[in-house]
Amino acid sequence: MISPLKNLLANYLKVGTDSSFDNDTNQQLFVSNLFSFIGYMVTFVLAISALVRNNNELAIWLFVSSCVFFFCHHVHRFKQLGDTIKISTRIIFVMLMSLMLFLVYSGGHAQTGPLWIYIVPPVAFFFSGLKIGLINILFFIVVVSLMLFAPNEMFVGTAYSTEFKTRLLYSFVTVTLLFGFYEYSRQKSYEFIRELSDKFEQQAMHDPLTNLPNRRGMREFLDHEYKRSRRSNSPLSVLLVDIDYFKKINDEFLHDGGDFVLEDLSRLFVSSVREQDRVARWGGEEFLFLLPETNSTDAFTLAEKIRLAVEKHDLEFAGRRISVTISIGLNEITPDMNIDQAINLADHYLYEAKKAGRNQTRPVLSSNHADNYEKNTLL
Ligand SMILES: Nc1nc2c(ncn2[C@@H]2O[C@H](COP(=O)(O)OP(=O)(O)OP(=O)(O)O)[C@@H](O)[C@H]2O)c(=O)[nH]1
Repeated sequence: MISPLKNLLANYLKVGTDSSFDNDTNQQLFVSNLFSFIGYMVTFVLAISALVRNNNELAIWLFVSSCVFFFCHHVHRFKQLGDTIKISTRIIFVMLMSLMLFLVYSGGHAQTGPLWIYIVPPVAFFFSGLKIGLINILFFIVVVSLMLFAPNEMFVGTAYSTEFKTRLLYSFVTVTLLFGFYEYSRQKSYEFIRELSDKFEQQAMHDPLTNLPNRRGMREFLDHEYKRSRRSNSPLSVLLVDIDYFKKINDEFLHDGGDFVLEDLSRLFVSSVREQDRVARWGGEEFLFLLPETNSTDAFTLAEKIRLAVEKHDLEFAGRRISVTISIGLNEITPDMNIDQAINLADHYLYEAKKAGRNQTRPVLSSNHADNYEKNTLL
């Protein structure tokens, strides 16, 4: 019995949320709905109670507030209105402040109305954050003080004792400071967790040795560029680059020497391509280049430039020169293949380059010799 009711309430509070929105937006929608839901329920009950006691003025205020809070809950259904979170939170806050000022003015039921003003600090901080929330609360304190202490009860419809008025303000300021401190700590913890999560996200997407995107990090670029190239009908190529006989380098110069080569070549690779191109560490000693707006002929020219640059590159580790060469498989991604097929094809060409003796690019393509051999049979 409890569970269906809980689900019903949870769904009701999710009005306006959408799986396509990010978590923060859905959370804000949920909390704004929760505030307006509690707001219209409480004010509706109090409106009935005021009506029963023949306090018609208070009943009207509470009933209007209830309707406004109800509107704020359902405004999210009308997405055409734009930023409904901003609309609802602002209306909720203005309505709440007005209702509180009316309660201070009228005294509510048996002069207990001002006791509700303690709702203002948490709501103000929650909706507007620490700085703006504090400014709003200070404004509220100034208005309430003027109302309470104006000569001859000019701005209130009831007579409060001086003790009540001063204690009300003291306690309100104390509650504001406590909530302000709580909000400050909450914000700091939130920022800390956010930074930590960004750091972990960055680490999960990058290879710690070379600082290049890893497979996971590259996946996002691949998907993005693949979709873009299909939309704009522009060429997109990949190069799969593998260091030749890397095991021998590791054996001869130990793991540190191998790592040094990986780091050094990563820098060379990144400096050899345009800004829009991406280089990722695809595996142990394997790198994937993603080249937007590049057809296979241009990709071949670039691959050869990089291959020759590596061949000529002066690498020195522990006072000894390390000779390095690379083999490259290249492939232009055409609309008839998906990303995985395209990379598999580049891998196949890389294997061919290795088989043909290493330190070369496959397939051999140039402006007057653009052959796509074997491609169709491999897909
Ligand atoms: N130093 C170092 N070595 C790595 C790293 N990742 C993979 N390796 C090594 O790279 C070597 C790759 O060896 P193989 O797959 O046999 O390839 P290869 O020796 O380059 O031979 P070919 O690719 O056929 O030219 C293995 O010894 C791995 O241990 C790394 O991060 N650092």
